[in-house]
Amino acid sequence: MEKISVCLRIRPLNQKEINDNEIIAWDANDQKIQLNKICLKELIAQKKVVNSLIYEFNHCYGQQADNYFLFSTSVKQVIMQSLDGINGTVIMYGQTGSGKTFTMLGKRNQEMLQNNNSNIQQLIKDSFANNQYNDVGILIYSMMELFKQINIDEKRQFEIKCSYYEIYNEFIYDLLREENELSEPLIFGTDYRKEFVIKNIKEFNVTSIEDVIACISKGEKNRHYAETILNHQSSRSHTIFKVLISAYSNESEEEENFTFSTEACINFIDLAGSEKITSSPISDDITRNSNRKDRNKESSAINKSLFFLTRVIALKTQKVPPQHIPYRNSTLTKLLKSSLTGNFKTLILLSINPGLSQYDQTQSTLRFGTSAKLVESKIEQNVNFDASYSNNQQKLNQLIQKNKQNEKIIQDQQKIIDSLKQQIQTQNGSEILTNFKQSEIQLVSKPSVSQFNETDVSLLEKTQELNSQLQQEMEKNVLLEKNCTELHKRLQKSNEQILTYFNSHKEMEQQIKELKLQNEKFEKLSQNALNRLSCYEGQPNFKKFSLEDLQNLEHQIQQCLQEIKIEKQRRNSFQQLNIDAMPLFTQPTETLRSDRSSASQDFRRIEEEDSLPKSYKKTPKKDVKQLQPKKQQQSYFKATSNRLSTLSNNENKSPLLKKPNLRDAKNFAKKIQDQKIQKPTQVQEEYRSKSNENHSQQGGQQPEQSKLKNDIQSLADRLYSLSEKFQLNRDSRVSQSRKSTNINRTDIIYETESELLGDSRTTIHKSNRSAMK
Ligand SMILES: Nc1ncnc2c1ncn2[C@@H]1O[C@H](COP(=O)(O)OP(=O)(O)OP(=O)(O)O)[C@@H](O)[C@H]1O
Repeated sequence: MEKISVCLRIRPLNQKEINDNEIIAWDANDQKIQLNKICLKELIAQKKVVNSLIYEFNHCYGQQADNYFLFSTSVKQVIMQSLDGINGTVIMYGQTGSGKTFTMLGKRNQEMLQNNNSNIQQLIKDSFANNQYNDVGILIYSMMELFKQINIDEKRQFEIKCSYYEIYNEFIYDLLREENELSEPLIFGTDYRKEFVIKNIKEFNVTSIEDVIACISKGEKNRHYAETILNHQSSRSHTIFKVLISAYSNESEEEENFTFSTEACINFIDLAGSEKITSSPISDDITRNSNRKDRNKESSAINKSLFFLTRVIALKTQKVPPQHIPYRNSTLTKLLKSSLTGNFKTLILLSINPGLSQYDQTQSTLRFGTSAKLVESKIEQNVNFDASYSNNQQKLNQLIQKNKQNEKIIQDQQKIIDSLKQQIQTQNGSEILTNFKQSEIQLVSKPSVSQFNETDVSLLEKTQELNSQLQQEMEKNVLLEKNCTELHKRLQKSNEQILTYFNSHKEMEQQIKELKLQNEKFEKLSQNALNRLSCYEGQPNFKKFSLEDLQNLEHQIQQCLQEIKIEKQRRNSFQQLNIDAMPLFTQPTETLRSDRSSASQDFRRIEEEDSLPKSYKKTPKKDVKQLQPKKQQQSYFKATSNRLSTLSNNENKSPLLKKPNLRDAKNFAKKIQDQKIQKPTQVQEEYRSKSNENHSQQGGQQPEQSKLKNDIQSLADRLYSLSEKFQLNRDSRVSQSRKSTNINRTDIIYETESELLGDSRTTIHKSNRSAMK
């Protein structure tokens, strides 16, 4: 959407006004117009204004500005766009005598129009040469510029038509008609866009500025004539000079380009004076010389049209829907509808009388302009689709026809190629070459053109022409075949690529499948773990592992492992001792005898050092039965059981089930050892005395030696079985205690420990046993 441009022009005071001591009230500068200080004071005193009045427009032209400057800075852009199919309207608005016609047609318009086209160009040239840029008006400058542009545009052809008409007392009169038709007003119709159009209006083709001047001249003459016959005052009508510009793209330039045509119209509208007729001094003059009744009628018609124009503009600025805007209420608004509703680049030029006495009229013009500058219009290019469509259709048909012909030629050539291929298959290449050469020789040796009659000549020429065409087509075919093979290769390549992609896609699918399965497995595992965790969470003694707990556990396990290591070393060393001690029992009696005391001392020392395994007891079988009754052994087991049960009972207090550790076992063993220490000494002494007795009685060395050996052996066996029983008993107690408690994390730890310790323990037992044996 684009806003309407509103510019203002303030004319200088004329001689009459100067003589009447008229005061200049307004200062115009760039985009502003305001009351000057002297007049402001005056008007404040008259209570017409309170504050300084400033109005802003697109451009404000002062008294020094001339028509050409006004044209080049504001009007030109509206006109130039019409060449590209954009409509334009230039409206002169202002009170009578403010300079509307002066701006539109120029100072010398009368002179120019009466000149009968004889020397228009010269007149314009002179004006330029003498810097008299007011001599010609903006309408003339616009048309001159249009022709200038058209003449330099080589790509398009233009058609320009002009029409000139006026609205007087709400009737439209065609000013380009013959004098006898002038009294017949024109009527409105609507076009396909439902826009108002004037029916049967005369349009004249113009190709130069002279033609334009001729049109305006004719129109002005008719106006004066009508003034007489219709008794109407020319300045009391609105005049519209309409220019229709059609542009067609130059077809001969590029055959491939479709034709493109645009249509645009420019309306140059010079409105009747906007003042109230009774208040105007000029109108007083008019009324004095004319029929008052007619003048009142004129006045009311002007007032009506200008009132509705102002109303339409006001409603448009208030964004009232188009259907509620009263365009139909006056002829002027009907005509200006398209200029105001859209698709028209509209420029309103306000012409202002500078005199203070005309303050009210000027103020009214300025208000109109302020309101009008808010109106927006949608500007679009008018493309003549019909013309371009028909042209395009025609071209399309031609192309289709051409294409059909080409297809036929290709088919014919294809047939020739097929036949040639067949020939190649039936004959060999050299024969064809020979045939071809022969036909060539025949062609060369054919009678000259002069020997033929005219028909023959033309036939020969035609044949040659066809041959060359055929050659060209064959070349084209070869090229096409080449292209086809290339395309085929590319197709194959892309097929291969697709296959590779397909395979990799399959592989990826397989991988995804496997990953999915793995994922499912992990999900199941994690679900199980979660279920187990929830089970444990339900337990009353469940305690979540903290880092500290885990560190403690690790520490304890490490300790246990260390103890196992020590135990293992101890047992190994003890085993070594046993091995070392074995020869003592196998040596001859003399050595035994001599070494007995030292051996028993060694044995005792070992016992004292607590290096003797629990399973080992060096007591003669016979004497153990007498001196160490079963009862005594049972008491040891009982003590062990008690100890274990105490440990089991302590489980709830301790974070870990206290399995008898090495220290406990050590203490416990020491306790047993303490009790045992006296017994073997006693047994040994008794045994010694007894053996001495036997020895003295039997007097032989051999039976005493074997007896001793047997006794030691049986004693060792017995001791080992006892220690095994002790071990079994302890394990059963432990398992019982374990069963009696809930499975909790202590069990898990205990299991780990027992696994570690149990294995090594079994190994130690086994090695001990084998060593003993
Ligand atoms: N810019 C100007 N410089 C000098 N003289 C001017 C200028 N504008 C207008 N005039 C003079 O003022 C007088 C009135 O001008 P013009 O006829 O153009 O007024 P108008 O607004 O067209 O009046 P009407 O509505 O009656 O047609 C003319 O004599 C004209 O020469």
